[in-house]
Amino acid sequence: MPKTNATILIIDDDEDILLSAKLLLKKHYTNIITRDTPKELNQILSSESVDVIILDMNYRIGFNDGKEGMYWLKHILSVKPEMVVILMTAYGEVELAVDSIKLGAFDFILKPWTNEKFLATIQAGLQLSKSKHKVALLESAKQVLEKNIDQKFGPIIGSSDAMNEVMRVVDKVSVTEANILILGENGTGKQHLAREIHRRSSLKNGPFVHVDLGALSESLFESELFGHKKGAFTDAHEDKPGRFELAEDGTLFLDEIGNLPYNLQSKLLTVLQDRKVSRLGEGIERPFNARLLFATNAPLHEWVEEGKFRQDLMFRINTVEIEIPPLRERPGDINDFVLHFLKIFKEKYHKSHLSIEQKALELLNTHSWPGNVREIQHTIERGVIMSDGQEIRGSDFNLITETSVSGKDVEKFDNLNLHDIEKMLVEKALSKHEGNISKAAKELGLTRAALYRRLEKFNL
Ligand SMILES: Nc1ncnc2c1ncn2[C@@H]1O[C@H](COP(=O)(O)OP(=O)(O)OP(=O)(O)O)[C@@H](O)[C@H]1O
Repeated sequence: MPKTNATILIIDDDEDILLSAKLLLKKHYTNIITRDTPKELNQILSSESVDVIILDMNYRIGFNDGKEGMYWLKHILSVKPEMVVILMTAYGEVELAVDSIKLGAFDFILKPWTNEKFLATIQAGLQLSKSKHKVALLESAKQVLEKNIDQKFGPIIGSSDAMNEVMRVVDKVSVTEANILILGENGTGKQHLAREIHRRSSLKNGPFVHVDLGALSESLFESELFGHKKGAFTDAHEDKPGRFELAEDGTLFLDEIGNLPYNLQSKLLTVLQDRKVSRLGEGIERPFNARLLFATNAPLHEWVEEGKFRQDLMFRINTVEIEIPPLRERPGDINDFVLHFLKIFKEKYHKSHLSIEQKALELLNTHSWPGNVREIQHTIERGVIMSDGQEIRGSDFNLITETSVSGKDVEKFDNLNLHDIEKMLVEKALSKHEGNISKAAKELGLTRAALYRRLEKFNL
């Protein structure tokens, strides 16, 4: 049988015990270290990657009160709290051994031992050690990933009166536990603001879990939000926690809440009231502790009046409501965004020398930005990529402007409303890209999911 890759440290003042333990263990594990005193522990722990420590309780001749073992156990766990320590005790010291488990030892082995029991205890300890190691790795990988995502959503840009008012409310509510509903058109920065609220909250060190309800098919809503038990439905091959559980001690951001089907709205209401979730196919109710933020670009208040969205759920989710105005209503922010994204993309594409031609800057400042901040972001990225001189010109941005649409279309602007203009732009982008959804969505400054929703809305 191949040996298991593991380092086991045995400390006992009895040479015979050290020898027989080593002879037994070296048949099964790759690295066995023995010492007759715990005094070198610090040095070993800083130079070796030890998986399990087997520690005797007594070292001084004539002493068998186990105090030394307890002292060293506490010491090891203070230096390495995740260390798996197994204590060796003689008959009559069982009470002491039980106390050591209360202090954090993994288990104890009675001397003299039977080989089978000895190996089984070490194997179990090793398994725990490996799981702890894996959890620690996953935890640090998670922190790196979260930091990366967070960097993508940097500071909040915008100093217009409208944005200052939004931030005044954010200042007040971030530290509370209140449910917040963020309203605003596509690309106005709802998710960006939700992340900022999380960053300013007392749960900032916990996870930020984003669920885009607009991108979930109806059959997946429940299992994504609440989790499922293995076998709950055909594709449920294993137990899976839902997003509510994953957001424990953090923030759960339910984006596009308007897309939640009516029958699930009452289920969500119950979950929010009871602060407990049950996985699909499982009877157990699990309490959760997460701050809830919601967002939508839908006219949710109208939907409540029309009976499409439950009023009682609305009351639950909008303890505080924040509306981010579209960019055309805060033109003072356009320049800030242009400079912000220009800096980011100049760095990304290694074009530090680039600036924007005055005429092009005017064009950006007069554009109506139907795709809001996301549209500016994509437009500046495109401009930086396309420019090949020192200055980005207007044509590098390839903006869909009122002058770039046909004369017939322009006439329509006089008497058509926003709904129709939006529909026309979606049609135009689709025909320009011959029905390619990804390209059309990018051009419009929308996500694919947001474009699909519009296709449905406009019956295209
Ligand atoms: N105030 C802001 N400061 C800096 N960047 C912003 C701001 N608002 C939005 N952005 C950026 O614009 C892009 C779109 O923002 P976000 O995804 O938050 O919009 P959204 O309203 O949630 O969009 P959708 O409704 O399509 O889901 C993101 O890259 C975001 O970082």
